Amino acid sequence: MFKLVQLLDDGAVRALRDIAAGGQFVDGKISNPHSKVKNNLQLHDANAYERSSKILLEAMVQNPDFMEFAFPARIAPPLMTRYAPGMHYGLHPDTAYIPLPEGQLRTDVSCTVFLNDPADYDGGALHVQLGSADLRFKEAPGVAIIYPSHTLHEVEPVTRGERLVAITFIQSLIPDVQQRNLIYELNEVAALEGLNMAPENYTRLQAVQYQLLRMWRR
Ligand SMILES: O=C(O)CCC(=O)C(=O)O
Ligand SMILES: [Fe+2]
Repeated sequence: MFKLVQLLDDGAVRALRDIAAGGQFVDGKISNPHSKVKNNLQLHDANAYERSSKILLEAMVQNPDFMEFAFPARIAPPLMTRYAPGMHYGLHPDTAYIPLPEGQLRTDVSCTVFLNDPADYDGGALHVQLGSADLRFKEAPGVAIIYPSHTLHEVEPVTRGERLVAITFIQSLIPDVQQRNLIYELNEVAALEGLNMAPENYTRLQAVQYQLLRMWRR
């Protein structure tokens, strides 16, 4: 359901912070004009957006943890956002489809990549509701949290310093979260234990893995 991934090395984090420092940020309502809950800033600078989203996208497609957990069919270009003191993003589910030049992307999986040090700001955790449980993520620079887009989540108000993250949305080859997680778990166990199993049992396990993919992969 939820996965933390070490996505970026220090060099990539530095490069993204430099791009953010030199880029123009505008009111995040530019992409959600009717939102009553969004109160942040987002990068609005074509060149900076292109350079930063390329660094982030490359890191995502080269990261086995990310790929094996999210099964991306498409990844929206990641966007850097910033929260100054007083800013927050109130409780919401992510919209089901977002427009992209190549056509609409269905949001199955959402992702936040933390870019600055959690010690540099107070507040600003990503809070995700899971039934009556509450999960809070405020991670080290370069770490990404991947979570289902339908969950209700918010960015808690920043009360000191600045929160700098990149966000993106993923259309998954396995849209259903339960099916996606079952295949992920099965693949993990097969990868970790397959060579310890009797070969004929591993063959049977592979048959199940392949058939579930045929049934559930879109
Ligand atoms: O900044 C975050 O961690 C999440 C932002 C968010 O929920 C969104 O952009 O939809
Ligand atoms: Fe969101």
